Amino acid sequence: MIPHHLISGLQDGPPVVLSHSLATNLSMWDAILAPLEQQFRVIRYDARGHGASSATGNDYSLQDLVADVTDLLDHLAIERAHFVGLSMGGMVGMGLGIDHADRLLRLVVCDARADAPPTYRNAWDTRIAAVMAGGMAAIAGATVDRWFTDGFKSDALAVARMRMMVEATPLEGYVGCARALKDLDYKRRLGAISVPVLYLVGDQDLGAPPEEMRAMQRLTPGARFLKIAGAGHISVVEQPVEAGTAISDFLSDKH
Ligand SMILES: O=C(O)CC1=CCC(=O)O1
Repeated sequence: MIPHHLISGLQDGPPVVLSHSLATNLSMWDAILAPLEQQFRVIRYDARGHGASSATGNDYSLQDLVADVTDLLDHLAIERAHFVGLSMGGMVGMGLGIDHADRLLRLVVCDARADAPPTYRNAWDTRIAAVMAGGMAAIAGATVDRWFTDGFKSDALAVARMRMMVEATPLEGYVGCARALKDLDYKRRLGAISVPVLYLVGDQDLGAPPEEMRAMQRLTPGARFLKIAGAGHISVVEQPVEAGTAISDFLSDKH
């Protein structure tokens, strides 16, 4: 499936694909677009069943989500691209790094874990049941509460914007992707990633705790690790300057 996508930035620059989290859409990247657009050809896409991308049923696998990216690269005739993914997008990035390294230049994994322990799988079952019964509104408040720090949550407008994004997510897309995440099992295969990787995480991330991502870095050959101060799970929204600079510096191999 070719996902809905937008292209901006330098027409002839190195391509970078941006992949958002569960229950958001490609506008999640808005705050860090400007620095990336100065150096790269930026390709943002909506994940399957999110934003303007079609939902084909409500039961996807991580391989489906990874294949959507290779289909997009094929469609755009791009052999290799940088890839930046956050949470679910970061999981897709690890899948690409493990199984399709020949399509990647550099990989940034933001705020994502690499495995699904039983508590995590149970949480997805609970959320899937809640949205099936009450729609996205049933989980929107708790989701935004879990994602952000108290500092961010004192900005009512910013919180309302994120909540609207969660509520606007098509039910099928949320359920389909949540089912895919239940099978997340990349941790034991991180050693196979052969492209340069940066793991970036908000220091107050509850969904992908910094110590978990530090462990992922140790398992990935040559990978780097960076903690963003004053950020929770959606670090690029909470601290766009720090996160955006770290990402563009890493992709342009500045350090
Ligand atoms: O919703 C959460 O708290 C954590 C999460 C897992 C995948 C994703 O994109 O967000």
